[in-house]
Amino acid sequence: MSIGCRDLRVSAGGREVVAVSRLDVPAGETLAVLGPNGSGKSTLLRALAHLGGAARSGSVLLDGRTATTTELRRAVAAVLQRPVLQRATVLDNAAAGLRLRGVRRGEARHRARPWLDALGVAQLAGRDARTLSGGEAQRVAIARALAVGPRVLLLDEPFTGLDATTRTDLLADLRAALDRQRAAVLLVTHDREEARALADRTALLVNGEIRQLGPTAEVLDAPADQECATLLGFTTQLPPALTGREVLLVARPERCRPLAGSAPPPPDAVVVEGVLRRVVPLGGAFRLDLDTPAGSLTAVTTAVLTEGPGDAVRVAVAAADLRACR
Ligand SMILES: Nc1ncnc2c1ncn2[C@@H]1O[C@H](COP(=O)(O)OP(=O)(O)OP(=O)(O)O)[C@@H](O)[C@H]1O
Repeated sequence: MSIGCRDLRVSAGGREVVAVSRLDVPAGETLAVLGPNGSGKSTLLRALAHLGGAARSGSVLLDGRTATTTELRRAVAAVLQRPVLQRATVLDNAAAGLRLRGVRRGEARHRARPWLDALGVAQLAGRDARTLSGGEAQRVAIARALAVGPRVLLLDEPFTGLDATTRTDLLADLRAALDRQRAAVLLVTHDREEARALADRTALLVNGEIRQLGPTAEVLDAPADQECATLLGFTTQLPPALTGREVLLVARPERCRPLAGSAPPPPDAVVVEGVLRRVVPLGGAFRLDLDTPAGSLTAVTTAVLTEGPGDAVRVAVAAADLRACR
């Protein structure tokens, strides 16, 4: 089953925080919604599930038809930030979604158990759920959502607060679990690597609007505008005044090379001159902050510079590492 929306607008605190004219996630696809803090990701996800009390207009679609709240309750399972587990065993919590849908207790437990296994927490089945660590609770909440065999799965930052190893393991477990279902999945995240690992397509949400949408690898590598560039880590930004080009050029700071002395730049590189403001050691690399006539510029290099703060520095960025933005 697909989920989508048309002209979905949500207001909170007296202003519009989400305005999405059109979004469609087909069955079997995972769409990541990537955006900075406060861009409206959680609000969009809740609005798609008709959750929460915010003022909402427009329509949510299931299989292309406007869906009622009752239809959404039946089709959609959501894992929200900081999931709440009941005062019960882990197995009963994993079975809770099925119980809500009218499945008998024994049957619900029977169907939930393989999902605890798939999420790597089967050994905790008999534990009181309130004694779990954050990462364990997160896994149980995901198992609870997957156990109902949802046709639409909404995940709101399911990896927040997990240590790096747990996060990597859970990403792999979730990827494998999603591959077993044909659900339409919407994953809210502010982490590019999560999007890369899980999502077929990625939407960039800035100020409540979808600025860019496409296959994940393409979107992550080709920001459409300056805010998308910042969100995607293209934080070295060269305005036309600095390069003489007609458009804003952006690059990842680690792709910018300081040029030693009078060394010639690579043939197709764009070269920018500036005054070194500071050098920050970053464990094996250095972050260089430069002042240029068109504002500040950041580069990251592993080279040890002979120049210091106040010195003139030239930075070269190869054409292949530059992206043109609106
Ligand atoms: N009940 C509310 N009252 C007032 N403002 C609200 C309310 N709910 C959300 N907002 C505002 O709406 C905007 C979007 O919030 P939302 O939680 O959707 O952002 P987000 O992209 O999920 O952020 P984060 O990455 O920090 O979780 C924020 O500016 C937030 O302060």
